[in-house]
Amino acid sequence: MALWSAARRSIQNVRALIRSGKSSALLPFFQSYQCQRSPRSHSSVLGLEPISLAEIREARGKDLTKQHFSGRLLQGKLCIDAEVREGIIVHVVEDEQSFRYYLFLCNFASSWWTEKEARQWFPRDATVGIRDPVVSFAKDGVPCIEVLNPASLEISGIELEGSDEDPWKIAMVALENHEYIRAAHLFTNFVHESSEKGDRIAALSYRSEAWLRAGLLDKALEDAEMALKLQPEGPFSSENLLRKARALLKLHDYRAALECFESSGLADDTSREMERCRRFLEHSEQGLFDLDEYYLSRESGKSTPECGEFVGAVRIGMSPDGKGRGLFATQDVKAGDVFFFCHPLSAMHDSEKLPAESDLLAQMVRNCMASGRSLEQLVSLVESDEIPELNLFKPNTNWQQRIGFIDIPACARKTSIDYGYKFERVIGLERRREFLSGLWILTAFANHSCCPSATQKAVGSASLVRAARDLKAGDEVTLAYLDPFMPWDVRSRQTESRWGFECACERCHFESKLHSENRDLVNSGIKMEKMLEEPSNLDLFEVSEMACTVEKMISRWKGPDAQRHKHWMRASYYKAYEVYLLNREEFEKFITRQAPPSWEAIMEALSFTAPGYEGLLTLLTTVVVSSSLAEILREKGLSSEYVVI
Ligand SMILES: C[S@@+](CC[C@H](N)C(=O)[O-])C[C@H]1O[C@@H](n2cnc3c(N)ncnc32)[C@H](O)[C@@H]1O
Repeated sequence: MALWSAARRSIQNVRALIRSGKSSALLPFFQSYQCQRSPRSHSSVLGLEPISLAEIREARGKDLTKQHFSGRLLQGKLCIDAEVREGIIVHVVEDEQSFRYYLFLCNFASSWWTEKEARQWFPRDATVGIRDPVVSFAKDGVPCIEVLNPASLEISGIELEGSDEDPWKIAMVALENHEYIRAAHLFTNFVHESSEKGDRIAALSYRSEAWLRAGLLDKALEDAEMALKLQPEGPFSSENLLRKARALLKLHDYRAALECFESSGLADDTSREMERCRRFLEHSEQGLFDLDEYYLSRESGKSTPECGEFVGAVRIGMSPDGKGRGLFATQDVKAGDVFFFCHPLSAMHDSEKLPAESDLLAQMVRNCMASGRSLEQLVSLVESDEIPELNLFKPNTNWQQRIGFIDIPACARKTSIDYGYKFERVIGLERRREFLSGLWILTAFANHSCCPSATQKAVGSASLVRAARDLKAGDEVTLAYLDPFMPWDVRSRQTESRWGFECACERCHFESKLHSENRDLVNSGIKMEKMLEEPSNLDLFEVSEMACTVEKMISRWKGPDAQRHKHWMRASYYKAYEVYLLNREEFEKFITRQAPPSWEAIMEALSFTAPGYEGLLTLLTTVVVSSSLAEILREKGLSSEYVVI
């Protein structure tokens, strides 16, 4: 949410600047500027009724409040180089009647851009269409258009005026100078206007290259395909096949990408890319990814092997117990079997701290603009009543395009709280930390359980979801959203405050009932967590006494479910057991009640409750480090990283 509030504050700052009458600070933009213009029609905004600035001014009357012209299209031309002020990209647009207005681009995708990036993405001389304009007015009556959704601004071309230079040469120079968006739109003029087929093909080919370099994959693919349709063989066709292959590879259609690489006839120049493509295709078809190779490369400092996407024995369905949609096994699986691995819509690593949510949101928006499939996936997550087609997530598969125009930042914001994941890994004996957060859409369909059936692992930036237990076809695939080794009321307060739900898992059913009958237990749990949060208040003896209290209570339990209930309770009060066991020699002589069991019994309880949970592996390291096994590992020259795996 941080970026959003920052952006909002920035908008307010700009507004305050305008209201305070200091908008002259923005006035240098209004240099005299003459041009003849003929804004082109806007492909994806056809059907919207055009609106002129004169009409907007008239509609305003004396009303200074913000007005929303829904269903209307405002056209004009960007007539300055973009400036970035307090997180807002500021432009000036001139319309057909030579009226000028401010344009404030204040959305996630652009708010942290440098001026260079802003100029790259919103180049001077671009003709633009702004859908559903939201207009406010400066004190001096200058209209200010706010663009919160990057998809509501469409660039349709570049109008070059007063230049004697060859426009084709200008486009090629822009491409060479890394001004990809500008170059693409300059080539658009030739795509639309060339009467010669050869010239159109050349323009489409170079435009495809410009889109590809800008990371706009769908557009790059579309242009390469159009050029190939016009000319399947001959000049440009090899390069277009290569562009198509590169775009398809990034869009996770490995099979089609490999075919294009192979038929491009440029195998020698692209052998490494082809090799990567083959590897990903193998992952996507067989679901096999060598984790050893992944971890060993990390240890040896080699570059980490990447993985393709894979979707195996899993489907999205409706959960029967009111949790909404969830993931389900489509066949019997064994513990450790891979359900899927998927790439993030947005993810960031940091070795110091959790990455800023604002950066993640910006990345989400950009990726949705680059790939319609990513956008469809995001929307399928937001539309909580729908069960999306699994094909949308499967690599090498066709999917159905449904979405036209959508408020991408609003979708991104909506998902980031409910669906985002944060990983924190503690590595090695020196307990180095690594943070990774992001949004993995297929993973986000998995519901939470405090005794989960699956486990999620970050492999590079991919999310790898595996069965944590043997499962039957139809069983739900659940993950632990939070540390499952905490008392029930601490867990339930977290699910409530962070995601707004009351956990419906069987362990919570059992423990909530137990706690409602036993207020002392609730108070002990809360006290323990508080003490652990604030180490200066930590009374080791009091905490370890809690383990004795729990042990005494559960020792009376009998019956068929007694063992699993005991496991759950030991897992809930794990931290108390840990304090006791780490200080056993000191405490043993004072214990008057039931003494807690050994490490092995506690570890058994943890692996029964949340097998394969990432944090469990870290705990195991702690145990290993505090036991003689650490000595053995050290003698053999192995780090505890091997145990963490
Ligand atoms: C990451 S989403 C999971 C997919 C979600 N069920 C859907 O239909 O989009 C998290 C949301 O699912 C629901 N949920 C997940 N686990 C749950 C649980 N154990 N008990 C109750 N609701 C749960 C909550 O509404 C939560 O905010």
